[in-house]
Amino acid sequence: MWKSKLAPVQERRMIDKFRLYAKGGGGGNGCSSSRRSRHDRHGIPDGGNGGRGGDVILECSPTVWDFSGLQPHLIAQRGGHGSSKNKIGTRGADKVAQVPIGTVIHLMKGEIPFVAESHASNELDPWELPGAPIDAETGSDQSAPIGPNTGSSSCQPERIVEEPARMKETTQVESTDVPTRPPSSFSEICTEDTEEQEQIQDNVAELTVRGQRLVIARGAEGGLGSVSLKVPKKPKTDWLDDQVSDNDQLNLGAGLLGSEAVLILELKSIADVSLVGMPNAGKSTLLGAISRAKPAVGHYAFTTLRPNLGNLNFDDLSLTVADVPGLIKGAHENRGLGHAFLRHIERTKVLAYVVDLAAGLDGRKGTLPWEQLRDLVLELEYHQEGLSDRPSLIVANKIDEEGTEGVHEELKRRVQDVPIYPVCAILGEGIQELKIGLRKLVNGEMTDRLWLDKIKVD
Ligand SMILES: Nc1nc2c(ncn2[C@@H]2O[C@H](COP(=O)(O)OP(=O)(O)OP(=O)(O)O)[C@@H](O)[C@H]2O)c(=O)[nH]1
Repeated sequence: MWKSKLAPVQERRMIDKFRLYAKGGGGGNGCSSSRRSRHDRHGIPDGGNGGRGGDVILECSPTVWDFSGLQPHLIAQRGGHGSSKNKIGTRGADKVAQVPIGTVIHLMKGEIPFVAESHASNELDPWELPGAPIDAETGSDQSAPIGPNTGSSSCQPERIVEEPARMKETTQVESTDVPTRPPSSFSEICTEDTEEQEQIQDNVAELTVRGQRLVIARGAEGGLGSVSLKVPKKPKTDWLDDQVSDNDQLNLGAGLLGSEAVLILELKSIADVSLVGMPNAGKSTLLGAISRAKPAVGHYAFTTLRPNLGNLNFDDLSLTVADVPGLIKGAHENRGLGHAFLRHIERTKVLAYVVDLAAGLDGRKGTLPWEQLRDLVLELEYHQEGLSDRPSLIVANKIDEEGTEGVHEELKRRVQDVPIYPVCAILGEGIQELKIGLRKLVNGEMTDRLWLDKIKVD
C-alpha cells in the first residue's frame, strides 16, 4: 500500500558550542603603471593602490537560536587590485555571520575581536535583556529598535572603533557585578584537547545586544600603487632588466594578508527567569501558561531541545522566561542534555524549580518532588559552585492530579524557607499568584533561595 504519511521530522539538537575559523580578506595589489607621453619617455606614475580586504564580522541577531546556520570557515573577500589611470582597487566585501544573543567568544588563536561601532558595548550590563523574543501571537518583535549598525552588511573601515580594552573591561565588570560566581571558564568545560585548553583565552568578548557587531578577523590594507610610491617605471633597457624592475615594484605594492582567528563560540541565554525541572515536569506547558509562547509539549522526555523564551508581561514590566532543556541526574557530567542545559542557567536572575507532584505517587514512575529538588540543586552545584545561589521559588505542578494535595502538604513540610506555588499548568490554575511571585523575586522584593540543607529527604 502507498504510504501517505511521512515519518515525523525529528527535531535536531541545538548547537550551542561552535569552533570557527575566520580570515580577513587580503589587500589587493597596488598597480605599477606609468602614463607616458611623447615628451616624457619615463612617464608619470599612475598605478592605483590595491583595495582593502573585507572584514569578518559577527552580528548579534534575535532571529537565530543557535550556531547551526554558521559555516566553520568564514573568509572575507580580497580587495581588488589597483589599476592604471590612478584607479584604486575595490574594497573586498565583508563576511557577516549572524549569531544568537548571548554569544560568548573564547579566543584560541589570533587577535582579540574589535567592536564594530561602539553603541552596544557602552553599557553592557550582564542582566540587560536581549531583544525580547518574537511574540507568538502577533509575530511582532518587542525588542528595542534596530541599532544604527544593523541593516547594512558592509562596514566601512573608518566606522570601526577599536576597543579591545573595553571588551576586557566588560568581562571584568560582569564578574564583579553578578551576585553569583562568574561563569565557569570554557577551558574548564572543554574536555577535548588539553593543549588547546591552555591556549584558550576565555570570554574575550560577548554579544548580548541586538545588532551588536564584532570584527573577528580584519581585512588587510591594499598594496600601494606606483602613484603613491612615487616610483616611475624604469625605462626598458633589456628584457631581463625589465623583468627584475617590474617584480621589485610589484613586491613593493603587494597587498597584505588578512588577519586570522580561531574562536570558540558558546551560547548562554540571558533571561530573568529560568524554569528548572526534571524532564516531563511540565516546564514547557508552564511557559505557555505564563506567557504567550507556544513551546512544543510532549509526554516524553526532552521535548525541549533548545531554550524556549517567553515574555511575562505586566502593565509596567516585561520579564523574559526561559524554559531550558530538562535536567537529569548526572547532567553535570554531560548526561542527557547536560552542559547544554546548565550553561543557560549561568546568566539567569531567578530560578523557578518546577516539580511534578504526581511523580512517584501511588507506585507511578518518577522521583518524589523533594528528591527532584535535591537532585536539581545538586546538579547545579556540581556544574558550578554557587549556581543555585540565586532568588528562587518552587512551582508544584500537576496539582489537578488525584492525590497530589497530600504530596503538596508533604512538600511544604519538607522544604522550608522558599515559597511554593501549587499550579496546574495545563488548566492555568495558580498562574496569577506565580506571576506575582516571579515579579517580586526579579524586583528584589523577595530574596528567598532554595538551600540544600533545607530540603528534608528520607
Ligand atoms: N495533569 C497535568 N499534566 C500536565 C500539567 N502540565 C503538564 N502536563 C503534562 O506533562 C507532560 C510533560 O509536559 P512538558 O511541558 O512537555 O514537560 P517539560 O518539563 O517541558 O518536558 P521536557 O521538555 O522533557 O523537559 C505533558 O504530557 C503535559 O501535558 C498539569 O498541570 N497537569
